[in-house]
Amino acid sequence: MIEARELTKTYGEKTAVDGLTFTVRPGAVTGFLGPNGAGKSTTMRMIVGLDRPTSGTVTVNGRPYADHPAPLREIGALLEAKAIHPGRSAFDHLMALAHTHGISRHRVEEVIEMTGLAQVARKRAGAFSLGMGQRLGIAAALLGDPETLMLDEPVNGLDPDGVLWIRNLLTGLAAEGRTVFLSSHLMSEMALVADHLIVVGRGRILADTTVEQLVREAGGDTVLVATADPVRLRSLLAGPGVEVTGRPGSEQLMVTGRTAREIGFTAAEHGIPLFELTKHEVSLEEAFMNLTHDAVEYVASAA
Ligand SMILES: Nc1ncnc2c1ncn2[C@@H]1O[C@H](COP(=O)(O)OP(=O)(O)OP(=O)(O)O)[C@@H](O)[C@H]1O
Repeated sequence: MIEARELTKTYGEKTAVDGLTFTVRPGAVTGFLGPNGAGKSTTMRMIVGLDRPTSGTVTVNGRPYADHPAPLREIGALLEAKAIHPGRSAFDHLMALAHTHGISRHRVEEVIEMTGLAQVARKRAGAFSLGMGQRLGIAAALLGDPETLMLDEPVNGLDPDGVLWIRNLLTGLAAEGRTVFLSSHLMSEMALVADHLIVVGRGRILADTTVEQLVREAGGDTVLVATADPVRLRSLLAGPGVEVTGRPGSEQLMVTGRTAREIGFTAAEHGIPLFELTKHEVSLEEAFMNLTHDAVEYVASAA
């Protein structure tokens, strides 16, 4: 569990993180989304004590990171690509980390197996591909068998196999009851793995919600109807929670609060011909762009 309360970080004039309050709960994958420069990495660094908050607090499993006697057993983090001695093997790197935390060789072998590194564990880490390097970073994060796992942009630069592997690993860890928190600026990737989303822009929370809710709020449950009798269909569909819009004289109606199926049945029951009945899909990327539009730091201007 990660709990941030009014978490704030300023660098001189720049407010990178601006009063964030959120809770990342166990048993789920929580996505941390936002455009470039939104403050995701800064927030993650404060969670693991690499940066000190200007004000506010953040705790991991109930205590500030630095107050845990064995932090690696509480939270495993993959932040920017780890500095690994290029001449050292993956096995030696993990063993060195394990030694400093009283973790057994058996656990090192276990995480090597879990992350699919068994074939290359004795090779020089300097010769690792980006994907192998990511796997090694994740192996290090898992070493202490932590209850909470935090990954900054874990799928960056990975091939489809690697992306699928991370997705399955993370959903599996959440299903075991662990807290999984991961950042990305890719909404579509996040939608496949995250149960819950925290969206930030310019250091502030823009949404703390589920994927379904985000899409619904962006207009994802609208149905477009074209009919020979819009006036009658409109009055038949009316009811609590239903909104029907359409220009006067137009055959087209936009309906929220009724499914395409319900609209089709209602029209058929009353003998009203329909020319079109389409669920209006709002892509997650679109929902994300709508939400973060005003919070994008650097907007490309037309040349
Ligand atoms: N050490 C620093 N000194 C000054 N400004 C910083 C520092 N670290 C971050 N910032 C600024 O704080 C803001 C938030 O940066 P941060 O890296 O946390 O964003 P992010 O959401 O992780 O972005 P990205 O998706 O690009 O990684 C940015 O405007 C950045 O330039």
